[in-house]
Amino acid sequence: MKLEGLTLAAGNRVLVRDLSLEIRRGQVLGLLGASGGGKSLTVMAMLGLLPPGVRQVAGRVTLDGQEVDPARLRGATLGLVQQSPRGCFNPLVSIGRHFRETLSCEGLRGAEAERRAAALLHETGFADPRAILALYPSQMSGGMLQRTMLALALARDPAFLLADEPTTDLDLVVQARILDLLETLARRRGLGVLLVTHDLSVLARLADDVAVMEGGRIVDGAPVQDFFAAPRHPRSRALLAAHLALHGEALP
Ligand SMILES: Nc1ncnc2c1ncn2[C@@H]1O[C@H](COP(=O)(O)OP(=O)(O)OP(=O)(O)O)[C@@H](O)[C@H]1O
Repeated sequence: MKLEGLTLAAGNRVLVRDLSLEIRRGQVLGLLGASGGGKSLTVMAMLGLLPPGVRQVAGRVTLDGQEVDPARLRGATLGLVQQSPRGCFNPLVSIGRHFRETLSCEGLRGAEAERRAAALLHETGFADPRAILALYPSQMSGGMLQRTMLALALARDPAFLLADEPTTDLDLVVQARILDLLETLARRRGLGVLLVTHDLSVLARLADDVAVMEGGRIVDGAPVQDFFAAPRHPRSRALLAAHLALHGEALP
């Protein structure tokens, strides 16, 4: 699927300018950039979920060459995993009910919905998925909630996944587990993934291609090996230098 010529504005301030990118089935595109660069708004525009005050001035989403209404892709073609999972669940509602609501969009109800929910939770690493369905979000850790959000994102069997900083706010061990899971699921299901991150280690680990955003534009794009071996844009070089200064670790 492609996002073509996206321009977003709030008042007379342009937040995202003429942005195009392509997510290919079976490939992970890493979208890298500093805070406030417009990454999350780009993700939300792909789902037709812009926040109040932000308007789409230009741009379209196409799937296999046909223009599509982003709101119609949501869930069915395009799953979403966001950062800070705790804020993404309704605290008053059990995990089972979260699944029931999502699966009802597919016409699944009752025992059939429960079987499907349990299978999805099993796929995202829960040994006893039926026990998870009875829990409320407050009874679960951040890592458990993130794996549950991944299971919900996959509930309608989408071909593409938008993962917006999926490991932010999680401790390092849990981060590594979520990334392993994302990699396994993307491979197994042949998903096309847009992985938004400001973390170069995450990119090095999962991305096939990298796009770098700055000030609402894409300023660099390259296969991941080329990006790390010879970053072309000054912003890419600065991000790489900052990462090496902070972590001192060799990237591929
Ligand atoms: N509802 C809104 N109204 C006005 N401006 C907004 C709104 N939401 C976001 N912005 C502005 O749009 C810009 C891009 O925000 P966005 O959240 O997409 O950045 P980001 O790259 O995802 O950053 P982060 O990594 O911090 O999530 C920021 O300058 C932000 O202040």
